[in-house]
Amino acid sequence: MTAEVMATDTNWDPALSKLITSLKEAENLSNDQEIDFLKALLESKELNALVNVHTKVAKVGRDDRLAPVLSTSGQILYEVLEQLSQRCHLNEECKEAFHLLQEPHLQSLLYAHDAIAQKDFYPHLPEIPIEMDEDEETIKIVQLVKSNEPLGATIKTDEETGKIIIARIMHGGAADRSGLIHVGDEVIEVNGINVEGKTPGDVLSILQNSEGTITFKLVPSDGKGGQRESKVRVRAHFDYNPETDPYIPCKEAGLAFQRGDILHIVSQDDAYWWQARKESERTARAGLIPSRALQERRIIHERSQFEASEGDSKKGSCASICTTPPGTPMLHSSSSTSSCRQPKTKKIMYDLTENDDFDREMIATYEEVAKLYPRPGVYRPIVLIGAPGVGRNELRRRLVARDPEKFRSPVPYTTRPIRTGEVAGREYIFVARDKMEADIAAGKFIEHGEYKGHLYGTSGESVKSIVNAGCVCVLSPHYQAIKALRTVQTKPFIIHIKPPEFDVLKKTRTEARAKSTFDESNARGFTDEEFNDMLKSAERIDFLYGHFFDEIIVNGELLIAFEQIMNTVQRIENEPLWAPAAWVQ
Ligand SMILES: Nc1ncnc2c1ncn2[C@@H]1O[C@H](COP(=O)(O)OP(=O)(O)OP(=O)(O)O)[C@@H](O)[C@H]1O
Repeated sequence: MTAEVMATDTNWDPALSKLITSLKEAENLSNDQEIDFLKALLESKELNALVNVHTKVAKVGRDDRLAPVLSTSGQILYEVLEQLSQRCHLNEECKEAFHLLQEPHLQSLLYAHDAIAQKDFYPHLPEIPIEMDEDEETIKIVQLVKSNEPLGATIKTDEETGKIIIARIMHGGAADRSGLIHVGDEVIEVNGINVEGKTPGDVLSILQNSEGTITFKLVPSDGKGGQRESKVRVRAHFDYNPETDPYIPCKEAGLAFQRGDILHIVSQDDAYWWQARKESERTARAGLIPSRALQERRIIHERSQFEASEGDSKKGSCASICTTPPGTPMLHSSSSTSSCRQPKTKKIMYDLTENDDFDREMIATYEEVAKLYPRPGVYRPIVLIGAPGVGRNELRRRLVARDPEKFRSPVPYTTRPIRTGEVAGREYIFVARDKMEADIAAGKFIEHGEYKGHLYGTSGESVKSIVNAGCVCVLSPHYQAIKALRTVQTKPFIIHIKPPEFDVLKKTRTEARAKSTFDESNARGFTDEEFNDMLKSAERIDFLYGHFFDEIIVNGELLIAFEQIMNTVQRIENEPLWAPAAWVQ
C-alpha cells in the first residue's frame, strides 16, 4: 500500500498517513527490515480502525461539559472532615454535615469520581520488550546542580558484578524529583572520573569534593519506572536515631523519630530499609528507617540483654501487681483542691495466672494506623493505666463526680456475700462462684482477681452497656487488662497515668495527706520505698505496654492532671485520632 492508495481512502487517519509518508522518505535513507515491518504495521487496516475509534473517543472526551472540575475530591472530603470535626460542638448543621460526609456511600461515590477524573480506568499496558544486544549498552548522562540538599540516593557495590549501582532513590529527594536516576542504574563515571573498581566510599568522596554541576554517566537499569508511594501510615513503637545506628547504609539518608510518631511509609521495596516521612512533615524528603523485620530482630536482641540485666529485680517488684478490687466504688463528688479521700478499701493481691512474659513476646515495632473519626453519641471508653498507688482511681472518681450523667464506671462483680448496707448492683454485682468461674473461662471478664477466697472482676458486657447507653465508660484496671480491652469492639483510648519525679511525688502526696494503697487498713501515708516502687513500676509498665498508650499524663499536681484528662476527653470527642487501622472500616 502506498500514500497514493491511501489518498483515495477517505477514512484514513490523517496522522497515520503523515507517518507513512515520512516513513517513505526514511525508506530512501535506510532499507532496514525494521522499517518494512513498521510500514506494514502502519498501513494495516486494523491499526487504522483502532486509531479512528480512539480519535472519536478522544473527541467526546474533549467536551468541556464532561470534564471533571477536580480529581481530588477524596482529599478535599478529608480536609473538610478535619475542619468540621473541630466545629461539631458549635452547631447542629456542622454535626449533620460531618455525619453525612462520613457515609460510606457518599465517600465511595467521591472516590469513584476521582478514579474516573484521574483516568484510572486506562489499561496499564505491559512494558514494551526491548531486545538489546548484550554488548551494546545505552548510556545516559545526567547533570545535577549540587546544592545544600543531599542528592537523595544511595549507592552500593553490586554483589555479582562488583559494579557501583544506585541502591535507593529517596522519595521526594533531588534525584527522585529529577526523574533521571533510577534504582539499579550502574554508575560508570562521576564528573569524568571512572568509578570502576572503586568502593561506594570512594564515590562519595568524589561527590563531596565536587562543586557546582555533577555529571553522572550511568547505564540505565532494565526499565524500572518511577516508584509508587504507598499510603501506609504507622505509629512507631520505638525511638530511632540513624546517627547511632551502626548498620544504616547511609546515616545522612536516615530519618530520626520517636516512639509515638506517626510515619508515612512511602516505600517498603527493600526488605531491611523502608522509606518514610513524618506525617507532621508532609513535604519533607523521605528518609530511611529500619523495616519491621529488621527492627524485630533488634528488639529480640535488646530484650534478651534487658532481661539478663534485670535479673531478680523483676521478682522484687511484686508490689506492682497489688491492686484494689476492680472498680471499687468510691463515690465522692468534689471539685476542691484537696484529694478525694478514699474510703477504707481492702488490698487484694490478684491471682494473675498469666505473667508479663506473654507481653514480652509481642514485639513492638510499627503498628499500622488510620484516623478514627468520632461518632456523636458513641464514646470511646477511657482507660487509665498506671502503677499501683499513682492515682488512677482518684482521677476516675473525679471524672465521674464532675459529670455523673456522662462519665460512668462499670459496677464490679464479686462472689463474696452481700454485706449489711450494701445494695446489689450498686457496690457490686453479686454472683455465684461457679457462674463467675464459667464466665471468666469464657473470656467474659476484662480483668479478674481473687482476694481472701472471693473472686472480683469487671465484665466486658458492663463496659459495652455503658457505651451503648451513650456514656463515657471510665476504667482504671490493672495494666494486664489492656490486652482484653484493646479490641476493635471496645476501641478504648488508653492513658498512662505516670508518677512525677520522686520529690514532686512525695511532696504532693504528703501535702494532700494521701493514704497508701499498699496499707490494708488504709490508715497511713506512702513510704519512700512505696514511692520508689511506684516509679519502678511505671518504668516497667512503660517498657511492656508503652506502645499501647494514646496519651501520657503525669499525675503530679492533681488538679493539673485532672484538667489534662478533661482536655483529652474533649479531643477524643471532637477530633479524628490515629488508631489501629483495623478499627477503622
Ligand atoms: N496528684 C495527687 N496528689 C496528691 N494525692 C494524690 C494524687 N493522686 C492520687 N492521690 C492520692 O493517692 C492515693 C492513692 O490514689 P488512688 O487510690 O487513686 O491510687 P490507684 O492508682 O488507684 O492505686 P491502687 O491501684 O493501688 O488502688 C489516694 O489517697 C489519692 O487521693
